Amino acid sequence: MKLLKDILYGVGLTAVSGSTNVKMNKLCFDSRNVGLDDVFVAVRGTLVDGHDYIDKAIASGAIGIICESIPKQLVNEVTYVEVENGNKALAIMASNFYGNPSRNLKLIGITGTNGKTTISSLLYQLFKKAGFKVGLLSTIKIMVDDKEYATSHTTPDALTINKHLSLMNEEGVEFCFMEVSSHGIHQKRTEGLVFEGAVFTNLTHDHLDYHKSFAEYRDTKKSLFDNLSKKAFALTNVDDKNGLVMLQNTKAKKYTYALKSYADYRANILENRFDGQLLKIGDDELWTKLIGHFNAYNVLAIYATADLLGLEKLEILRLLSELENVDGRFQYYISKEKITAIVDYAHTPDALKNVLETIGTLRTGNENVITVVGCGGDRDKSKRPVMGNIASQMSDKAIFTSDNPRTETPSVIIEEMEAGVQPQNVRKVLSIENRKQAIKTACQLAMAKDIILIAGKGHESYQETNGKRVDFDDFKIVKEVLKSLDK
Ligand SMILES: CC(=O)N[C@H]1[C@@H](OP(=O)(O)OP(=O)(O)OC[C@H]2O[C@@H](n3ccc(=O)[nH]c3=O)[C@H](O)[C@@H]2O)O[C@H](CO)[C@@H](O)[C@@H]1O[C@H](C)C(=O)N[C@@H](C)C(=O)N[C@H](CCC(=O)O)C(=O)O
Ligand SMILES: Nc1ncnc2c1ncn2[C@@H]1O[C@H](COP(=O)(O)OP(=O)(O)OP(=O)(O)O)[C@@H](O)[C@H]1O
Ligand SMILES: N[C@H](CCC[C@H](N)C(=O)O)C(=O)O
Ligand SMILES: [Mg+2]
Repeated sequence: MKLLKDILYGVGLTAVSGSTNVKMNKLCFDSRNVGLDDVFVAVRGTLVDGHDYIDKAIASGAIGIICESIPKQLVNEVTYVEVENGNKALAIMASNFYGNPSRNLKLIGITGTNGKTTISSLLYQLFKKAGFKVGLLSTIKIMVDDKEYATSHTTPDALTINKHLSLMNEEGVEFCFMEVSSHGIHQKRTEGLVFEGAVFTNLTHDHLDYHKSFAEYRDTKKSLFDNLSKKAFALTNVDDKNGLVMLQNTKAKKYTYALKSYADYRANILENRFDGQLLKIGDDELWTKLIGHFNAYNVLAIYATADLLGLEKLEILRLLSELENVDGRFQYYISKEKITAIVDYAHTPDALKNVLETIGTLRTGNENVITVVGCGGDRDKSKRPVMGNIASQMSDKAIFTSDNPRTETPSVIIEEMEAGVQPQNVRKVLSIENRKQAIKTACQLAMAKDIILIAGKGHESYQETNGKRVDFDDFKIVKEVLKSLDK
């Protein structure tokens, strides 16, 4: 059993009522999970205020309450600790509770609008192939070396992060690659973690429902770099116009990568094909199975990170050439009738544009491109017309459909996408609310050599409507439909 005072180290208390020298069981931030002798941290959320659940937590057995203002009515035998910020206190206490596990391995944070899952998952694979014990915290899954755990967030809450980092310590993991989302930073889920390095991919339109402005979104990402120690490295993409901004106030050692600008790590694309691309990195050539201009950036970021972590350059190149693409990222199937279906997690305007541009460069003749795409409910609405415009402008046919409507009305989301379509492209657009039906229609419309892009859901195995998730897998569905259409 731990004492409450043991996990308060570094928290910065503004007031205390009662003794902190009390035995505690576990740490909680949700009153619904509180049991006997637990410590409850009240967090001001986006929907409700955790302070309103203090009484409930005590009724369920809480021995300690961490809050931003101590309630007027106190309960005997309960210790109240006042802190400036509940989220920040939660993260530091979570780290203390699990023995500050990030200090016992090399933790690398990857941030940016797009490319985090690709880079972190491939670094995990590369370091595994190099013979290390490795950890991964990603949108798709959490890996504690070979053990897989499900995840609900790109960057989970502080308790989940530290719990898994501590499992990594037990397993002897040396390197952990983790995605750091802007929500994660803003809600201080990563506070108190010690990073060996941080990588910036790019910054484009997303989450402008949550962050007040693009500048706030940018500065949230930047704070990951601002908080690095001088022993850490900060690696940034200087072809992105916000790349150098990330380095402005960091104490860490600064490194850059780019395809177009002067940088510490540079690459050129020599050849681009459907089954991969040939890159020149420094003086060496590398054949990678990952295709598309954007993946050249991802591969270069992986190369630079592995180099900064001390792997030998030629070994990095050899291992990089063996890596397979990540699930749901440009994952393709070619039917007997020679129709190509590509499933890609492009759920932002920039990602959609990049994937369609890549498909454009791979076209050999006058084959048609049919895009099936939707936009998530309860997420940034301003992306919708922009994505509608990109899909209709850059495809021969675009089918607008649903992508996790959540609590919104699917037809309204689709109408918002339609609003972005330019008059000359209106005839190219079809709207079919049911995603399975939309995929079927795309397959029926496709002729030999045509390319179907199904964007937005990538690896996701569900469709979420009103809090309910039903099984749904773009890749499985399109493969089944195309097989059923084979003559
Ligand atoms: C908008 C958002 O990010 N919300 C996250 C946030 O919840 P919240 O602030 O809405 O919480 P709330 O419901 O207002 O509750 C406030 C507090 O009261 C507590 N409470 C609430 C009810 C109760 O009965 N008792 C109680 O104690 C809650 O546990 C919480 O501590 O804190 C929760 C706990 O950490 C998260 O699970 C939740 O993620 C929601 C489910 C979510 O969908 N988040 C997405 C947008 C997200 O974080 N995405 C990013 C990736 C984005 C990207 O880069 O692409 C991610 O890292 O996954
Ligand atoms: N470096 C990149 N630049 C621009 N677009 C990219 C890049 N890498 C991947 N993409 C596109 O973005 C999509 C999502 O990629 P990935 O899952 O790696 O991003 P992410 O940053 O993890 O996203 P999320 O915020 O959902 O966690 C891909 O399917 C691809 O279309
Ligand atoms: N991490 C992103 C994923 C979006 C994926 C898309 N399929 C959706 O549901 O909107 C988010 O939470 O905004
Ligand atoms: Mg991700």
